[in-house]
Amino acid sequence: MILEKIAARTRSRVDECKQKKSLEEVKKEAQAKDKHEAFLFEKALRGKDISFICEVKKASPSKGIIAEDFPYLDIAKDYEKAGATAISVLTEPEFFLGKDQYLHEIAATVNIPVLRKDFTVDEYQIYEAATLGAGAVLLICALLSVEQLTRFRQIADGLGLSCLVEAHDKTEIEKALTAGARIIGVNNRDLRDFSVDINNSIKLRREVPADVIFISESGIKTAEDVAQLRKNNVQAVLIGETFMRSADKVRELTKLYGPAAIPRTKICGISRVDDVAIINEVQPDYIGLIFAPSKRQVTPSKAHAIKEILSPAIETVGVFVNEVEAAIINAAHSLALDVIQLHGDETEEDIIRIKKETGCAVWKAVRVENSGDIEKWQHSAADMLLFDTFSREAAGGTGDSFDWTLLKGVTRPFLLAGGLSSKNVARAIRKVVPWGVDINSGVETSGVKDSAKIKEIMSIIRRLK
Ligand SMILES: O=C(O)c1ccccc1NCC(=O)[C@H](O)[C@H](O)COP(=O)(O)O
Repeated sequence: MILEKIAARTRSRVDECKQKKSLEEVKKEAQAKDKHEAFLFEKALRGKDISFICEVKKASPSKGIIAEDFPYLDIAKDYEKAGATAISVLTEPEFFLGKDQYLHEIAATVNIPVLRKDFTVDEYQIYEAATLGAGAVLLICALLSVEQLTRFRQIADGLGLSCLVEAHDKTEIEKALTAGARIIGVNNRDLRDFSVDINNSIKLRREVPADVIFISESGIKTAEDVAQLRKNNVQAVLIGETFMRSADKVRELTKLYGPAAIPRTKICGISRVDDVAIINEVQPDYIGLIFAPSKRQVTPSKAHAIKEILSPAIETVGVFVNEVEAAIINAAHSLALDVIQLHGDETEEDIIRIKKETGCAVWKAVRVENSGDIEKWQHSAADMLLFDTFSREAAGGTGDSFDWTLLKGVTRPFLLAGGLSSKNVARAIRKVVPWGVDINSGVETSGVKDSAKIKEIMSIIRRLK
């Protein structure tokens, strides 16, 4: 069978690698490697809804060359922008035309976990995966004994790597569970004849306990396939060919996932008259003018100049931090602000008074450090809450995102802020389902608003439906 052929070639390849770098050396390198947070791969897959693992692969034994032109880094970046939860990278060189270099560069470029998709037959490859920046490795039940699976899983655990343990039938699932697998992937492709049937995942779903992540792999092509897998409590799908053959990964993922609720958009920190042209072109729902001390602060005269040429369809949000009330009222009236965003330590009483005095909608920014911060404002009189990243150094505009799972108990509409960019906005919208998104430093280059980035993020958001 093909699998044994690949495994035999892989054993020789690993032996050759050991001649160049010994097991001891690669082990030391892996153990010395800067540890980012452990087990990010499995943490990322434990979301409410189905997750997508998108695969970067040039060729396969069943399909031959899939991508003549293979800009692997751009493909990976497009997957991230489309909202992939993780990326799978083929590194097997002979049958899949993979390379370690692809994994290394991709892992260094994207901010989502990366799986090393290879035929693990030796612990050497697990250490190697860690040195290349992988967050997970593949262990195939058909190739490994329970003892090997267990030992390889333990080695990976010691390095903070997750193991996707691949099974094709009930016996292999039992083997995976005996080895302590926390993630099981059921391959819908029968490697004896390459036939594909996604019902294999559906049929085997009940064999895997609820606390073990269940991934369906191979042959997933349509929204109906995904809907069926989602209905059967499959937590993630691993998709290669369908994505590799699609020119627009954002649209393809949207087609498979289903449309998202498109949020209102606010581009914050507009501080130059020159930025208004692109804003008028892409038409976000709101712009934010920052009146607080910041590199994006606007003077009253600059604010007037921006307002004068701003498209009337776009509403203006004035952002204030612990500002004296008279100044807020004055700005609200003289600039005809639509919304007052209070981004400091303002109280509930301040919110009620400012609403009354200005006649504007009031948004309260809540800088989230823990779930208590969210709880405290749930019943606020503010017209909208805006959840942003907590920082001791800055009131806002940090460019960092926070743990979105803290928002899962929020029962009222809200805006999501903090480090949103074209890399994470699709994931944020699908995972958090915010009423609005607030985008700021994610569309800047060297501290200045960047027209291309503004255009790109707006285009991604609009392709999610
Ligand atoms: O952006 C600033 O410079 C700023 C300074 C002081 C108070 C608030 C500020 N921004 C308010 C916003 O609404 C930002 O858009 C929000 O903090 C998100 O910013 P970012 O993390 O850069 O996307």
